[in-house]
Amino acid sequence: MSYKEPAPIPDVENPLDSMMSRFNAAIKILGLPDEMYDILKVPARQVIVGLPVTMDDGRIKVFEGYRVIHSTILGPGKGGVRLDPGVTLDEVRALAAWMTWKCAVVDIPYGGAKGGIACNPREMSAGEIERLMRAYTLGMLDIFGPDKDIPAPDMGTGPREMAWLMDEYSKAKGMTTHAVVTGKPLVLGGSLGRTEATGRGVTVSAISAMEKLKLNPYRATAAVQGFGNVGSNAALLLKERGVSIVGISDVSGAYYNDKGIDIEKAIEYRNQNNGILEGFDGAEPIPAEDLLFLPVDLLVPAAKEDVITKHNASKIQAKLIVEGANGPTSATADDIINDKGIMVVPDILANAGGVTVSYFEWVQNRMGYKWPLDRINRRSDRVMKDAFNNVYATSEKYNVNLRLAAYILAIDKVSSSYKFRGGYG
Ligand SMILES: NC(=O)C1=CN([C@@H]2O[C@H](COP(=O)(O)OP(=O)(O)OC[C@H]3O[C@@H](n4cnc5c(N)ncnc54)[C@H](OP(=O)(O)O)[C@@H]3O)[C@@H](O)[C@H]2O)C=CC1
Ligand SMILES: O=C(O)CCC(=O)C(=O)O
Repeated sequence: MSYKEPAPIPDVENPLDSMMSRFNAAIKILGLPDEMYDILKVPARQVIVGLPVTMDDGRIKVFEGYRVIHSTILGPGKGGVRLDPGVTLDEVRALAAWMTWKCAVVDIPYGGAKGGIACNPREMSAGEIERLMRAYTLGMLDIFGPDKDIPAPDMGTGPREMAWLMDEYSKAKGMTTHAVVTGKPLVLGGSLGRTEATGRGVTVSAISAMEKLKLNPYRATAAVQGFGNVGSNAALLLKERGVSIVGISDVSGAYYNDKGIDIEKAIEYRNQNNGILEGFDGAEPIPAEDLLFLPVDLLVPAAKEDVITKHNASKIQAKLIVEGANGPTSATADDIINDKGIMVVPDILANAGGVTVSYFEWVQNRMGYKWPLDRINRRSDRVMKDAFNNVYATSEKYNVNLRLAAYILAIDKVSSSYKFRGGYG
């Protein structure tokens, strides 16, 4: 048996590099053989489709769409579809691998996948987005399927886009197929609780970590970066658990109020203001990046990748970071954060509440049955709490931080499944 040395951490901030360097470190601690490293490193499938879409002015614009299935060893591919100008194949590859590790951490029977289309949904009409989503679905017709690969919402997508995806897939297959996608509107077989699920899981993770740090939520303050699905729901639910949210932000900037922000009011304002916080008068505008450096107990990055880097990590004052976004901390910042003694609940644990309730949605679709909200919340809270405790116990066993512990737990599970299944070509 020979072992891989962890790759040196590159100087550039790139989600794929960040994912790979943590993966390498965990592989080394587990002492896995080279062939396992090689299997888990390379995605099982990577698909790129060209998507010609008629825009409202009659022009045809061609978009590029991606779907990467990192692994199906534990079950069908699972992961969101992102609409964002910054989408690249490398980003989707990293996000797909994170889904594999995430599903393993919360112990649900899925592999990992992710999709994305490089576009700016803010500059597109609803009709243009609909045509794009339908074209993407047709492009991925042979990839998607309730037993093959099940998409869901991510940045820039929500129930509306999932409904179009389900409709296009169902028409093409000649039968209504609810279980091909999760995060759908309720009337189309969506699950109660899915919209808030990721923010709820972030909250369960934050409260669990606060218990370990002996931080009383009723005396704690927090800043939340990103005020979309994950950030706004996390802010709301943390506030319900007693935490004072003093800072929030979105692409329009950051907003601070040391007395605590009225999150319901901020959500209402955003909903009536074209989805953004610009002009919100319940807090003072502050420079966007300063949100990360506020003197708070808890920081929740819930926007995008690589916002905490070696260039700014030393300025963070929070005692606890709970990663709502995927990959918000680049690997180059890990050591700085560790040295500062900040506890980090990593993305593949902290934001797994979304895929957990997606799993419940898929189960309900397959049963042809609906569960009440209290059952969904109770079960997802238990999944998140158990996952936190397992990761925490692994960190103690190996004497590593929670991020590395989550990778160790996940990679151990995926690699032992490979060993049992065997049968390589
Ligand atoms: N939705 C889900 O269930 C899950 C999402 N995630 C991850 O959570 C993160 C957020 O996803 P989600 O909430 O769904 O996406 P949304 O599109 O709903 O929201 C993204 C939010 O981030 C804001 N934002 C974007 N760039 C910046 C920036 N530079 N600074 C501050 N805010 C910014 C956006 O602002 P604006 O609206 O003004 O553009 C918006 O408020 C992503 O990393 C995603 O992968 C993880 C697990 C599940
Ligand atoms: O709900 C899902 O299936 C996946 C959500 C997602 O993309 C994520 O957890 O990053």
